[in-house]
Amino acid sequence: MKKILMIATGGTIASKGTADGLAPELTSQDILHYIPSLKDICEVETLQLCNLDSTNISMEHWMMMANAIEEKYEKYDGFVICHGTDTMAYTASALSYLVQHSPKPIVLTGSQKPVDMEITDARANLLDSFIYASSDDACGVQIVFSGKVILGTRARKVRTKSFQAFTSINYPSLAVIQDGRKIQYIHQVKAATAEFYHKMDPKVGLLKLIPGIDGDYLRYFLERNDAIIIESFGVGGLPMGERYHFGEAIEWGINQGKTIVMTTQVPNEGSDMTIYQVGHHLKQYDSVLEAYDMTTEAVVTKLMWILGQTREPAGIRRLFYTTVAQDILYNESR
Ligand SMILES: NC(=O)C[C@H](N)C(=O)O
Repeated sequence: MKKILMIATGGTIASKGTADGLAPELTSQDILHYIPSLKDICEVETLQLCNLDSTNISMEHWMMMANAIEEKYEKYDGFVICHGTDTMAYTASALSYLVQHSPKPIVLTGSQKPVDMEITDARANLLDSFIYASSDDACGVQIVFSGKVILGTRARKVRTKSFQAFTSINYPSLAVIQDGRKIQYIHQVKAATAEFYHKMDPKVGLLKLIPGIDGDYLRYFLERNDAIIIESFGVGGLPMGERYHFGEAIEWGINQGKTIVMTTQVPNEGSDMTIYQVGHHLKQYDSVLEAYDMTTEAVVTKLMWILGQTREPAGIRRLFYTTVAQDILYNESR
């Protein structure tokens, strides 16, 4: 029987009703009481890392999760992390960069309703997660939620309330779990050993464009960060012309050694800055990168990881366009 470590961090799955609304109060052991049939699937030990609504999760918690996995890596066959859904896609992406090529599965799950409610998705999500984490061909970081197994770098929360909360962006689901049976669509190649990283840079910002916005916003963001991601419109571009003065802000940022990444606020199919004049002119700058088919969650956490490793523009560019955990498959070199 496989030995799995359940790492509890909070979220709705661990929440109880309080006078001020739902708050995580149940421990990992409390949660396990609700799934007695787990004993037929695998052997489970637990680690309570924190008990937070995932709105309160930040880089320090990603480091804690990665460090806990590294410390316990030899002792267990896989890991199931219980986490709030709100920032789960960020955590799944962050762990995909902090723990690369893991031959053992790292599964994130949670729920839209607390585990102690009569009608809840928590128990099914937990059982599915342990089934997946115990399967022989599972490896790397993924979210298991509402019967779908979604690669960590491709996950996005798309529903605030209903059970089908997550989707896979620009990449198929790895597997589905139906009535306790796993159907694997994509077989990942297992590496021999995991590679752990211990440094990230939190000074990464995200600017979402709205019609009429001007370059002062970009300048303000650039002054306060080492890297800025601009979520532009459609396949990508920046408002052009005197009154917007985005060009000045971009050149100021580049001269200050900042990294700028263009992406899109459209969820599917990604960016391609070469298509329109509003984007094409940005291709002249080596320090302006493009997210292509990556999720914004993956871009944010990949930049944090990259800037923890290097400050050298050519190195940043090379790492950004290097595919990690299938995060970017469409780019200019292909
Ligand atoms: N469904 C959930 O888990 C939402 C909760 N606010 C959290 O992210 O912790």
